[in-house]
Amino acid sequence: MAGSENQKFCLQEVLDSFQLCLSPNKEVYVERYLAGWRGLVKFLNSLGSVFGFISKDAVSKIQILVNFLNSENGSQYATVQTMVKFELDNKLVDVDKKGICPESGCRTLLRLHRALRWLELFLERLRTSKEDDKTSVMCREAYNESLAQHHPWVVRTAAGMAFFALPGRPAFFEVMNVGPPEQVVAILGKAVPLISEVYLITEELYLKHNLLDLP
Ligand SMILES: CCCCCCCCCCCCC/C=C/[C@@H](O)[C@H](COP(=O)(O)O)NC(=O)CCCCCCCCCCCCCCC
Repeated sequence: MAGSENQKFCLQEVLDSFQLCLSPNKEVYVERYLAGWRGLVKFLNSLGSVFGFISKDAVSKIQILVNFLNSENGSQYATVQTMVKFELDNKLVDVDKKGICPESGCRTLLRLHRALRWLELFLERLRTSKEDDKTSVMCREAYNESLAQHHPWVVRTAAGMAFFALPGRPAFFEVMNVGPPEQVVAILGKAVPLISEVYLITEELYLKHNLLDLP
């Protein structure tokens, strides 16, 4: 996996990772979840340095979770479900306000989880878009409906400016690297429900444990 951020992006690979990240009893494997995110970071990197501040943040969050996976408690981080149980049981989560555990697995994964909702909304717009629809508009709408609510003004402004640099729909489809537009749309038709399922399972788990507002 080392250095994979520099290889060519392929949407199918991301789809495969998110597909493999659900266990038969619908637990979410952290390693596969992160593999999906690595693939997305690869995509973002191929769009240019304007998006560097976004991919940098995603990479640092992926790295925090990789470090947990590689730690002596690594097996407790195998799935999102075991991670939540382990961190809560051992009081490793800042439940009220930032303090002792500012970089817990739970709060770190929550940031990626919120971004996954943005991705779901964005990809659904992309899937149903017409040839001359603007990716920047689709991206902004998806962002405003999801992640923006969790970001301060300065981050929202920087993100809003970056969206203007997004390539148009044809070039965007090209970078996805899965063939002609009909094929992209077909793959998106498989990817969106999958991403949505992973999102919902995590959302319900976090809701059940009152973790959705972790600082
Ligand atoms: C393709 C266009 C990409 C646009 C990406 C839209 C999301 C915009 C996110 C802007 C984040 C700005 C960076 C900073 C974020 C942090 O402040 C903030 C809070 O963290 P903290 O509580 O530790 O402080 N971090 C976050 O919310 C996590 C953001 C993670 C964003 C990952 C985005 C990856 C995008 C991948 C694009 C893939 C496109 C897919 C096409 C097939």
